[in-house]
Amino acid sequence: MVCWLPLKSALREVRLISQEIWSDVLGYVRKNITEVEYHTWFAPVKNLGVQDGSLVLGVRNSFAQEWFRKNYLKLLEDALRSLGAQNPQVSFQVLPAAQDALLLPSDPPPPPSVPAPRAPAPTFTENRKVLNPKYTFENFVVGPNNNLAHAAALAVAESPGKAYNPLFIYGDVGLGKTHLMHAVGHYMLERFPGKRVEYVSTESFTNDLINAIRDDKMTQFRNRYRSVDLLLVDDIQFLAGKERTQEEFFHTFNALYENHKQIILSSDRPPKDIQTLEGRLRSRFEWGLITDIQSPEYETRVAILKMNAEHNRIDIPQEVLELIARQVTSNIRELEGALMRVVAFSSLNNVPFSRAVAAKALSNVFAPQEVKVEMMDVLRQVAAQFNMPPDVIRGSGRVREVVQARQVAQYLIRELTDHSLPEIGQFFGRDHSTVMHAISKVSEQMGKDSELTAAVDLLRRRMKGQDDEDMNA
Ligand SMILES: Nc1ncnc2c1ncn2[C@@H]1O[C@H](COP(=O)(O)OP(=O)(O)OP(=O)(O)O)[C@@H](O)[C@H]1O
Repeated sequence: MVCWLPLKSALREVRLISQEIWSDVLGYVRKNITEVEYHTWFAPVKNLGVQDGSLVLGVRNSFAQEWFRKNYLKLLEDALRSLGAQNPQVSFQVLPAAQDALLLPSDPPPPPSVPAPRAPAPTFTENRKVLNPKYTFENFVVGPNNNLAHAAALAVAESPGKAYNPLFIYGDVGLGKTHLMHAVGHYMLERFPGKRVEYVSTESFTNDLINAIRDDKMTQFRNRYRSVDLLLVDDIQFLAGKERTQEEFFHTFNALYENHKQIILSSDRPPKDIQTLEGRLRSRFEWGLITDIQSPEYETRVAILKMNAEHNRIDIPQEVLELIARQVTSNIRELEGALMRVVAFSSLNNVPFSRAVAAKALSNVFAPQEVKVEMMDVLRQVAAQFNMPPDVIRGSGRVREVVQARQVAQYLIRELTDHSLPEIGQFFGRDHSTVMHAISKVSEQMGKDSELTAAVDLLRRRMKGQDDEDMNA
């Protein structure tokens, strides 16, 4: 995954937009222009992040800058709108020459009517996938849904070829099977850098085999797969119905197994449910340990979100993570996508994180949820609006601006939550008569001070998630 790196700066916040969001923007653009246009103009563009609610794109020169402004601004805004930005803004910056050079595509795009020359078919070495650096044991949150699979993976990592061979991990999509397999690979390579680890999807294994047969390179193919210390094969259910691949995999399996080399397989179902799998392979898959991963329960989902946010240095309140975890229940990949969506939404609309903002960001994708406003939500929003830390508002400071922010917070909490005056007082370390005074003070000032009235209205709408027009105020 991803890079949202909020760079510290009190007022002018810069966030690098995640690669996934940028890919979504490009996907939208690509559907709406010709391939030639896309390669000419968009392939070299660099996503520089979000600044003050505006997506900043790096372009090659001032001509390109002008061209983008004239021809593609609206398209980019539409793309951002389709991702949830309420009032999308895009700006263009000319990149310094060195950066520009890195971005230029090496070849001009072919004209549309002339088919591009056929690239040579990839060999099996090119097909090989490397381990994802994020997929380590440290980055894996253990919960009741995956603790057996995790323990088995750890045991295998510590005693490869001895503990359980093969280790067969199954479960629905996006639940961490690949992550665990890679974690074993990382662990092994850290301890024994000389060992050979091969991660391959069943599809790549099949393609490698086809290419090897076609190019008469079966010896290399066999050497490659039979000389590894750890073989990780993803989505083994795709062996179903592929007789030649099953045959070859059977021999690969035997060669490794006999040499006490570790094999880990992942699948969306247990071996017994993989149709048209040869009996001899099925029984081999059952020789070791079969373990499953289930959907994570609420606490594990929150923990995964928290870890993700920390990993990407996103400072996001716990209650927002909790709201996301309640919305997305079954798939961790979707859970991570939802977090990125919320980050994108708040960044593009230049509004601080809150549960209302998160609910809005997710409302297009997931069933909308009633958001109950909490005291902490109000405090945070008021703090952002008045540009001071929440603790200062709750503290004992008597500076005029601080007192006003404190009174506004108490006023809005009283209006938007069910908390009693004593409860609100307690939250601020004061008694209920102070809260009563704050409420009447704000009501009175609102009649006279239009700026304050506008600020309170804006905050109220944000809290209720009715802030469409004001998100960018
Ligand atoms: N327990 C976990 N802790 C932290 N992150 C996790 C956990 N489980 C899964 N993830 C993350 O969820 C995403 C999806 O995981 P992964 O690709 O391993 O799923 P999968 O089960 O292999 O899915 P598929 O069947 O689609 O290949 C990854 O980004 C992974 O890091």
